[in-house]
Amino acid sequence: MSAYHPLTLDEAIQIAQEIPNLFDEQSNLQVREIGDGNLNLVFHITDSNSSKSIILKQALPYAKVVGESWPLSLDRARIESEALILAYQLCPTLVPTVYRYDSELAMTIMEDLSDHIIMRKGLIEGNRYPLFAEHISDFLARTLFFTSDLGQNQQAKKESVKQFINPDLCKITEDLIFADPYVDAETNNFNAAIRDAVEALWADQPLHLEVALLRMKFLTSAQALLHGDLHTGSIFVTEQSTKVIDPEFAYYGPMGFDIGAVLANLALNYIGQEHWSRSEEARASYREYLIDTLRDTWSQFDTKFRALWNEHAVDPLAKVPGYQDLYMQQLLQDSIGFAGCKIIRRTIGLAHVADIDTISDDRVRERAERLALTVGRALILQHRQVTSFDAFIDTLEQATKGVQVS
Ligand SMILES: Nc1ncnc2c1ncn2[C@@H]1O[C@H](COP(=O)(O)OP(=O)(O)O)[C@@H](O)[C@H]1O
Ligand SMILES: CSC[C@H]1O[C@H](OP(=O)(O)O)[C@H](O)[C@@H]1O
Repeated sequence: MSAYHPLTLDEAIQIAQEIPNLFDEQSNLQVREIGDGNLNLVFHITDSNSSKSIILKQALPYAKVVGESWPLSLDRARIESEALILAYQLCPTLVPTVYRYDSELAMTIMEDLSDHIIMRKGLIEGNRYPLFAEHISDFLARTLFFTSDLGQNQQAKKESVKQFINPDLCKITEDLIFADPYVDAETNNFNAAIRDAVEALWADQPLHLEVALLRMKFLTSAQALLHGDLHTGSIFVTEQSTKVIDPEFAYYGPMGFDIGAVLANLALNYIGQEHWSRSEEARASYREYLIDTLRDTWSQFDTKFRALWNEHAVDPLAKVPGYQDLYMQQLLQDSIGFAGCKIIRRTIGLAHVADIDTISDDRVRERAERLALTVGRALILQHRQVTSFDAFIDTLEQATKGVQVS
């Protein structure tokens, strides 16, 4: 097919048909555009004569959620496909298989995961995923360890840093997470009923100092190859399986940014449970499940990352006594700080989360939004003093009970 242009439905079918050894000659292909994210086109192509199906994801040269006034590099499609392929080498069961990448059309063809559900939707429906903490801690520990200077040759790593330079997508994060929510920016988008709380954040100098330090880390720390946008809308789940998708924000950054994204999005669902249509008992039980998942995610990550370090570290100073403990403590503090930033951006910034936005009762939604700001602020303010993951859980639980947390 010719030079880059957004594909039509018919063209998507034609491309699928031409992939060798996938659909046979008798196939009867059907296509739907199912993209519900902020940036790309996603075509779901199925053969009604067999059970075969694929996903074709194509980058647009601008941010879909805003329009052509926000141009974006098509190179992000290469970054996404290469990050998926690398993650597949490290954790083959935890990402979709990539069948093909086409640089001209900025398009990746991959395994269809429609037998899974996007985790954010699953959590909003009140489902439980008993293996999620085990799976996501595997994903985090293996991708972060083996792409860091601890787990790969330091000169090879520098080549890899070059491969994943991702300025446009990093700028989205730098602006939407680490700058705009703290000033009266045009991109902000918040409920008018919480303006007083938002204005208090705009004036909160001690908070701005902590955000500046976290932003500096995001800008300068090439610690490991990150997914870069690891929220529950980028994770497919079933009770038995977890698959991470959509690493187009991948770049070499601070590990805590990915861990913090997972923690923040579980916490946002916890906060969204302010609205609950079933019994109080059922709500308490679901929140307990989320707390267990949060605890297990951190503690299993900590255990697995240390085990990889003990067995596979290539850094000549990795075995220096005390280094690992200090490294893990710094990682915990970063994860908690970044989680706080992510909770605030999903409340004040351009892109929200359905866990809170879909609460239909205005007063309950306002309460949840205020709670999110309280939790996010408290996590950011305390992150450099944290010595145990209990601080994260205590902040979330106490703030929900209405106890002062900062
Ligand atoms: N491999 C896949 N299998 C099935 N559905 C997918 C797959 N990848 C994406 N999707 C669907 O497309 C939606 C948007 O995909 P995503 O990669 O998050 O796009 P964006 O980068 O625009 O956010 C997902 O929420 C999901 O519904
Ligand atoms: C202008 S992009 C806003 C927001 O959207 C991205 O998420 P997704 O690709 O999953 O839709 C990312 O979180 C960006 O910060």
